[in-house]
Amino acid sequence: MQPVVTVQEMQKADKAAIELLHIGETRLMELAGRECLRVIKESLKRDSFSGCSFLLVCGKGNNGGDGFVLARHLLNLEASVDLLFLYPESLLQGVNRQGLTTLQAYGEHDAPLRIFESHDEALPFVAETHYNIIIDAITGTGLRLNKPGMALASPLSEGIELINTIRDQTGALTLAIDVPSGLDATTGLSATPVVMADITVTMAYPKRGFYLNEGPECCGELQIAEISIPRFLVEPSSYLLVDQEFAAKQFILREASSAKHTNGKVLIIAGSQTAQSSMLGAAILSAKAALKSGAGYVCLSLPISLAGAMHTAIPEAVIIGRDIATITEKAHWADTILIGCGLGRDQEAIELVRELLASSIVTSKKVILDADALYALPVIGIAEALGKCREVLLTPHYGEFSRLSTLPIEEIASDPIECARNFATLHGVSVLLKGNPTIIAEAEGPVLLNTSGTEALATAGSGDVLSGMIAALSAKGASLSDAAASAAWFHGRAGDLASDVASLVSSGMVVDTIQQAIQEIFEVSHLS
Ligand SMILES: NC(=O)C1=CN([C@@H]2O[C@H](COP(=O)(O)OP(=O)(O)OC[C@H]3O[C@@H](n4cnc5c(N)ncnc54)[C@H](O)[C@@H]3O)[C@@H](O)[C@H]2O)[C@@H](O)CC1
Ligand SMILES: [K+]
Repeated sequence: MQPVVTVQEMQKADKAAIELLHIGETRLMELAGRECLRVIKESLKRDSFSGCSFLLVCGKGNNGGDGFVLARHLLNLEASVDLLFLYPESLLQGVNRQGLTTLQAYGEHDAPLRIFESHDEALPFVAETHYNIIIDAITGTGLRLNKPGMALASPLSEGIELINTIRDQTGALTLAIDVPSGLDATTGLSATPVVMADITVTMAYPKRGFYLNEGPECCGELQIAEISIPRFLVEPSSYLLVDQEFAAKQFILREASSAKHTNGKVLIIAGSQTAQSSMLGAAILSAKAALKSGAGYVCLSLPISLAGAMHTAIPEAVIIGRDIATITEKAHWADTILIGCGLGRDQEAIELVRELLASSIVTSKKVILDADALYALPVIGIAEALGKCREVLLTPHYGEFSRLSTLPIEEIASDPIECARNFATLHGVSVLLKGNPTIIAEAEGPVLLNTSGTEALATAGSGDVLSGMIAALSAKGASLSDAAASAAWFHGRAGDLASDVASLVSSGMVVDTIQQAIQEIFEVSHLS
């Protein structure tokens, strides 16, 4: 899994690469520029840029220094380059000073290069030039914002606005070096204005802020530049990105000599019926998802009057009723117990959750609490309800998490990573906080971020499918949090496979593509 870093962690790694590994700042910057060139070549599908024009807007820090290096490489490949340096030259130091001096020397050799020393000087020339790509090298990890939407002063604001205006007016591809200028790379909060990039070529490791707040919208497509900063310099990682390889490792294959009871036994306590309504669908979706994810045996506790309908929907599932003695007997047998999908919120449902979590037979197993079981927790008292659990995972969306944590939804949305981590640490539980990204946090250790999937998953029953998948993978042997991260990845992928049009996807369609999403791991050679 790829590490995701804060600005502080990245700066520490940069410093260590320079001071401890003696890699040298000039070399790092050279690699940064070369990697941007690689991405540009791939984007334009050409190795030479004769006839192409580029506009680079550079700041006074090392991000601008990366821009100077890139400008040189573009010139070497016969591009025409306009470079706007937003500050007085006297502010440049060290490698950045050298970078500009080299470019100025190119200018003396009739290279197709125009260097502008202010926004006003550049404007008339820029207005009459067609650019293939605009390059944003104004600010990178050095930008600090004191508050969301903080107004940037001139010349930063002028440079950023110029880039956005040309992009809007001409549709020119905008490539941000390392971080879109105006974005805080740790928090994902943006300044006013902020660059809206089509591609962000980020150095060494993706930054935490790319996944939070305005980060995803500003970055566009993310490309990682390999600049020779070894992984051990950012370890232990605070955050890791879930990928297909990790997801695949949590999918444990059946042994040739295995039997149904050795291949993951899932007990699902879900679904409800009152005089006014029925919540059978949630139970059907979670049970189907568990079976499609390879569980050997699925047993469902339901109001027994719903058994007939359930048998028709899922012949493979065993159905038991709602009395606590029958449930605890089955709990003995289960590897993982999932409680909550469509369970209802009346007093009876809350009492059932209380009784289940008071049973040492239940709490000695892997327990997943979803939907209405999460609703019951604050009523019971979170510490009392969870205190006996050996291994428990909570799978809230922001609304459910707000109720559990008593944090406002806006606060959760602005930093779901820290909110989930703090809650997991405080209560000694694992949390899968649904969103984009989905966050998986344990009491200790790195927080996992899952970015697979799209708005295809924003549909009723999606959470029921995910919890059924987690139940299956954990019952087959993965830890609850690893199963959660893996299931989240496969769930996202199943959503992608369900339709080319995300807006048309329903949860039943996602259930039907789970097997395809998992099957893909056997088609990728490095995973097998
Ligand atoms: N340190 C290294 O060894 C490497 C750094 N690299 C590049 O260097 C960048 C980081 O360079 P720097 O640390 O010089 O910073 P930046 O180049 O990101 O520059 C930030 C500039 O904005 C100013 N600034 C910060 N907050 C501001 C605010 N609120 N309002 C107005 N101005 C503000 C700072 O004074 C600084 O001049 C990375 O993003 C990356 O592009 C790469 O070349 C790879 C190696
Ligand atoms: K930038």
